[in-house]
Amino acid sequence: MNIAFIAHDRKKDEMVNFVIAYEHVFKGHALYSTGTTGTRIMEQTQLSIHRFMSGPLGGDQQIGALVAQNEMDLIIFLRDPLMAQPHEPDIIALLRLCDVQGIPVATNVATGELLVRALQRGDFAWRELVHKYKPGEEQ
Ligand SMILES: O=C(CO)COP(=O)(O)O
Repeated sequence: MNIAFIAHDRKKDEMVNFVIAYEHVFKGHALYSTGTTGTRIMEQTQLSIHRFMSGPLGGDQQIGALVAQNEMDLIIFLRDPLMAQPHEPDIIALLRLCDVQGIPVATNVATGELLVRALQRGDFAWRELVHKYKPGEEQ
């Protein structure tokens, strides 16, 4: 599965702790992140993560581009609900695209844990079919 991690600054510690707790699950998947979030996670885990640009510089949009192509399977996006972000339009656009494509996205750790347990159980196996049979592509 293709999994993305994104966390705003005051949520980065929470994200790192969350990923450490489920590192054994995440290590079997292709991992992506915005710039600083990925750096923080890689500093404190053994995981290898493809890092896009930092959020305010376009990282959310880069992940959004993969969502638009239905290539992202699960997103953990720990937003800061108490602080305005300069790139708020990018954040809204990413969440909108998740709804367009029906991509599971957790915006807090409680939901994140539910999704990771579902991932462990194999509940997202149907996404392999999405990758295999892209509409408009020859089989
Ligand atoms: O701003 C972000 C998401 O909107 C996160 O970006 P960074 O991971 O680069 O801090």
